[in-house]
Amino acid sequence: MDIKHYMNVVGQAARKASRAIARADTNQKNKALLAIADAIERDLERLVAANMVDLENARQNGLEEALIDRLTLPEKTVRGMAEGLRQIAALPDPVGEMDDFTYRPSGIQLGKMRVPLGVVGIIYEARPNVTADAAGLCLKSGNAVILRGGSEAFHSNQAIAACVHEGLRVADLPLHAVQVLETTDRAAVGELITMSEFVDVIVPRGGKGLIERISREARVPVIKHLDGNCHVYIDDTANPDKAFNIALNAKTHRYGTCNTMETLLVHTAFAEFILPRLAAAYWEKGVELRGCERTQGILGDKVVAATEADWETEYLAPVLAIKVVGGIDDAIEHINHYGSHHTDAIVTDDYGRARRFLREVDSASVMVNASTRFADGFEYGLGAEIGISTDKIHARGPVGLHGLTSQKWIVLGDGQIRQ
Ligand SMILES: NC(=O)C1=CN([C@@H]2O[C@H](COP(=O)(O)OP(=O)(O)OC[C@H]3O[C@@H](n4cnc5c(N)ncnc54)[C@H](OP(=O)(O)O)[C@@H]3O)[C@@H](O)[C@H]2O)C=CC1
Ligand SMILES: N[C@@H](CCC(=O)OP(=O)(O)O)C(=O)O
Repeated sequence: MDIKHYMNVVGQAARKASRAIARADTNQKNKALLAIADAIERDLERLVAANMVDLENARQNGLEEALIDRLTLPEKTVRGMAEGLRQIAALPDPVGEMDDFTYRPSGIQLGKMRVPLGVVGIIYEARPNVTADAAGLCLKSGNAVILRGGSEAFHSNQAIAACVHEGLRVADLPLHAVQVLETTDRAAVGELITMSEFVDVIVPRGGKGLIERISREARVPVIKHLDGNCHVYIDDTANPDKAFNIALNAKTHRYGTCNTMETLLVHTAFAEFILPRLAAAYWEKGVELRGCERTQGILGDKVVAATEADWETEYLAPVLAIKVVGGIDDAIEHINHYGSHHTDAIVTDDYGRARRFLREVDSASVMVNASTRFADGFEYGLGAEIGISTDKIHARGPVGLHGLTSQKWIVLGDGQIRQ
């Protein structure tokens, strides 16, 4: 395949489709979303079978457990995809929303109108449900999208793409509004991130290799959705049961996701009390603990000595780094230094410290007395998510319909001229 030519065709088609999808009315978009959801549920067996092919290949290629977990598309997740699409259909359409109206002294009426971004290019991990979620959110927000999922999920993604196209057809919308690339050649990524005439924004979801390439080559604006080195800080005023439940859930609910806690920070005055109970629960679940000297002193030799690299690592696996800190100042400093600006939580009953943590931790989601696992579009009521933005500009944290739009100024006059 001539990748440059192929991507040129894809880009042109996306640009053309973006105009049609931008002016589609809400009923038409919802009709497509509901038809995609129906097609996904009807084709459940076909989707699971396509996913089996990907899983078989992944196992033969020795893919890591966390990646296999993300790649797996069980019946429950397929139904979840359909449910997510129905939820997106039920959400208010942001396109065309007008607000901030005011009259200027000149007599013009000034306001803002919410509009789609245009063509969105998404490069994401081998997680097939993202294909449906991203397609649904882009569709509802009036954007055309070019989807480049992880190569290990190729068959699953193509099977989902067929359902998406069926829905677009039913609603009489252009099929090129959602294009799932039909190649796993990384040269296509190189084209996608440089074709600024066809693509308005790139959303990269991934790790270090992807970041490096994007930073080096992208000529299209980027909203980074990068790694999650997330923390929970247990303060000495924490309610013990809340601290235990949150720290356990944040690590063990799902190991491979970007909102999973990777480092636990514990106030020095609380460490001896809470760590033994927590460690027993982690070990029971097979989590390896790597700790600072103080942690080792409390928990013994079973804890591996943590190195500088551990504070920086996103394990995406049953491994947890633990550090005993002097208090909230040390905790905030550690998080802002080693974290990835994704999601961090404090467990405390001290109102003032909770407020300080919220203001001073520089992350997309900052939580008080809740698990980092909540940083998710569905959990935040967005229906689904494009991903979790670790960027500061335009959209931060789970990105839904509003994150896929911007606002333009609108001016209503009745003949005014500038004096
Ligand atoms: N913030 C967020 O919303 C999310 C963050 N992540 C983060 O992603 C990381 C793990 O995901 P993982 O699957 O390993 O991510 P990768 O970065 O390995 O892969 C993600 C996507 O990028 C592509 N890619 C990677 N490197 C390059 C390159 N040099 N050139 C072109 N394409 C490239 C992959 O393609 P190919 O298939 O060819 O490898 C894949 O489509 C974790 O750090 C996780 O936290 C993941 C999902 C969401
Ligand atoms: N949506 C996720 C979190 C974000 C996400 O997709 O990240 P990842 O699992 O790293 O691909 C969840 O908690 O289910």
